[in-house]
Amino acid sequence: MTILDKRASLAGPGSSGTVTPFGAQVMSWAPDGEAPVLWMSPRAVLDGSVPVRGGIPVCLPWFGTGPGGAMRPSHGFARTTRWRMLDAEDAPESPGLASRSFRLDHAPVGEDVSAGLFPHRFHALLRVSVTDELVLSLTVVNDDDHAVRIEEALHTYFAVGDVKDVTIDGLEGSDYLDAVRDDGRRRTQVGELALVGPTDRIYRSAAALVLHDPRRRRAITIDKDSSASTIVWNPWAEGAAELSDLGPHDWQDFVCVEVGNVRDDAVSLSPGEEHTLILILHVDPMA
Ligand SMILES: O=P(O)(O)OC[C@H]1O[C@H](O)[C@H](O)[C@@H](O)[C@@H]1O
Repeated sequence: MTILDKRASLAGPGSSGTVTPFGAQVMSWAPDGEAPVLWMSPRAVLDGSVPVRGGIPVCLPWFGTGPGGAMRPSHGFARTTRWRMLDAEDAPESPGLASRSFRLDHAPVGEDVSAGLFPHRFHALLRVSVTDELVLSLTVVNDDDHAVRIEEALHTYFAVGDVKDVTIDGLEGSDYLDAVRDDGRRRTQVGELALVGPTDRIYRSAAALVLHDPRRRRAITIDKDSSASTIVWNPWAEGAAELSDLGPHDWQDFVCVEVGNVRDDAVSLSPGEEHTLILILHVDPMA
């Protein structure tokens, strides 16, 4: 059995997709008549043993190796944990389910922080809904008796005609950390972003973005709320060679544009406090 056997279909007025409780991960989505908007690696491992390379992984409660650089697994345990699918909220007469919600409960186990455990009690809710847009809403609630700092990201893999041809608008003037140069320096984005080599940047930006894909003749609007970080990633040929779930040419077919709150913009939650991050995707033909 693979995690695909458990996936749920979503059908809204104008678009459809699928989502699996494993990581509460959106696996596919496209407006009616459109080519897939989300990329899924042909070599993605779907047996639940490792994260799925594609769709929209949920990074939580840390990003990468976390603020101190020592946390494992990469991007937190939420994307390799099975979330509980909540009962459907749609009206019984609706033709198909247009939304699904998932819940993750976390209580600390043991005291061994060095082993990558997260010694804080919280729960998270992810609601995925489709109209002619795809809307993800990730709520994290601090159930502990002390303040908790959480990193989070919705790590969307966008299917593109050729990553070398796309441009990303909306980051102009924003500061970023460049993990490829790895020198801790803050740089400032000048003009739109075009990818010309391995790219791994954390931007401090709350702005909406537009991903222009001239080969597919479409523009994807990436709108967000309560997100102070945008991450852009593509490993290029050299980085892809180190990833067993990417074929040698697959890197050209996607770009990750991730919305969230990471590093200096991690979310601090007081006891009982909650925070909701929102992502909205919309596709238009390119003018
Ligand atoms: O291979 P993964 O753990 O899924 O991470 C894939 C990528 O995710 C993000 O974009 C990070 O900024 C990158 O540093 C990382 O390489």
